[in-house]
Amino acid sequence: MNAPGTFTLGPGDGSARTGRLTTAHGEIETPVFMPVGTQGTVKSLCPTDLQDIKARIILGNTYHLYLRPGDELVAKLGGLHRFMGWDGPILTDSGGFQVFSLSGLRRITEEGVTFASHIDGSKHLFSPEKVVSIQRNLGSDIMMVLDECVPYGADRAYTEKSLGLTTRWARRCREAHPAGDRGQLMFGIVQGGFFKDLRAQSAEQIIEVGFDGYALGGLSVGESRAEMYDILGDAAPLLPAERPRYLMGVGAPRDLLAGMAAGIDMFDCVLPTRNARNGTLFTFQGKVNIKRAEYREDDSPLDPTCPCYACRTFSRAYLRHLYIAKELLSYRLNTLHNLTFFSIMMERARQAIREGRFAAYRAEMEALYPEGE
Ligand SMILES: Nc1nc2cc3nc(NCCc4ccc(CCO)cc4)[nH]c3cc2c(=O)[nH]1
Ligand SMILES: [Zn+2]
Repeated sequence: MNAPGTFTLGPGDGSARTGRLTTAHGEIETPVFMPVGTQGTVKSLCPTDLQDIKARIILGNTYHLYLRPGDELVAKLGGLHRFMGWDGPILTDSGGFQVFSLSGLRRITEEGVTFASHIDGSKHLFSPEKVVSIQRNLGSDIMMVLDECVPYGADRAYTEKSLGLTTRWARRCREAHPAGDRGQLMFGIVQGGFFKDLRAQSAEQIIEVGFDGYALGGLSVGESRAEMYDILGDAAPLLPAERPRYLMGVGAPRDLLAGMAAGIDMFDCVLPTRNARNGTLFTFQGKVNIKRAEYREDDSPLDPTCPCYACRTFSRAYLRHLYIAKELLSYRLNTLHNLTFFSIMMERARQAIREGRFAAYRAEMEALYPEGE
C-alpha cells in the first residue's frame, strides 16, 4: 500500500476530479462525503452499520472529545479507532469552529483561544500546540489545524487581521507535528471570509506552510448559496491540484454537486444525520418528511431504489409510526437510510466524472433537490 498522504488523481470532467487518498487506516475514493461522528459515534449507528452502508471515512471533533471523555483517556485506552471500534479512516476537526459555535466566554489571543466548556463551564485554552497534541492522542488519520472561522459579516479589517493569526497558528501546528509522523496527516485551512483577495492571500500563506491537504474554512456560516458559490469558484482552484481539497461543513446535495464541479474532493456535514433524527429523509425521488399524515397507510418502501436495510425491510407507514412514537429505532433506520443516500449519490458522482457526464448528473440531481436544503 502507498504511504499515508499519497493522493493519486483519476479521470476528471472539467474541474471535477476523482482521486484516491491513502491514510494509515485505508484508502479513500474521492470525491467523498464524511459522516459526522462528533463524540466518537455517528449518532444511533454501530461501526458495523457504517461498514454496511459503505461509509469510508468519518469525522470526529477535537473540542468534544477533549472535554469528554478526554483525549488522555482515549489515548490510554488505545486511541479513538480502538475506543469506538472503527478501523477505517478518521478526520478530526480542530475545535476552532466548535469553540465559536458552542462554548461560552471566548477570548482570542496570539497564544490561542480560551473558552468555557459548554458542559460544565470550566476554563480551557486551545493553542495550536494543544489541539495538535489532542489529535495525536486521539490517533486521527487526518488532523485539522487550529484556525479562526471568521463569522459571517465580519468586516475586511477584522478578516484580514484574523487570517494573519490563522496563518501563524497553522505554522505552529505544522511545527508541532512532523510531516506524516505516525502516519497521521495534517490539513491546513484557508480563511479570508468573503473577500476574494483575502482568500487568495490566505491560500498563498497556508500553501507556503505546506500540508498534506487543504481545506476551505469560513464557509457554510450563514451566507447565501450565491455568496458561498462565488467564493468557492474563486478559491478552490487556488488550492494545489495535486493535494486533496476539503470544503468544511458542506452540505446539502446541491452544494456537494457545486463543490465537486469546483474541484472539491472531500465534504462533511451534519445534514443527513441531523435531518434523519427530525424525520427529513433524502430519496432518489426527492425529499420525504416521514411525519406527514400522507404516509400513515403507505405500505411502500421509503425509496424503492435504495438498497439500505430500512428500505428493504419496512414500509413508510412503519417508519412514520416509529417517528411519531419517538421510538429509538426511528433514529437508526432514518440515519441508515440518509447516509446510504449520500453514499450512493457520491458513488454515482464519481462514476459520472469518470465517464465525462458529470454536468448531466448534476442537473439530474438538482432537479430532485431544488433551491433550499
Ligand atoms: N476548523 C474549522 N471547522 C469548520 C467547520 C464548519 N462547519 C461549517 N458549517 C456547518 C454548518 C451547518 C450546521 C448545521 C447543519 C444542519 C442543518 O439542519 C448544516 C450545516 N462551516 C465550517 C467552517 C469551519 C472552519 O472554518 N474551520
Ligand atoms: Zn434506504
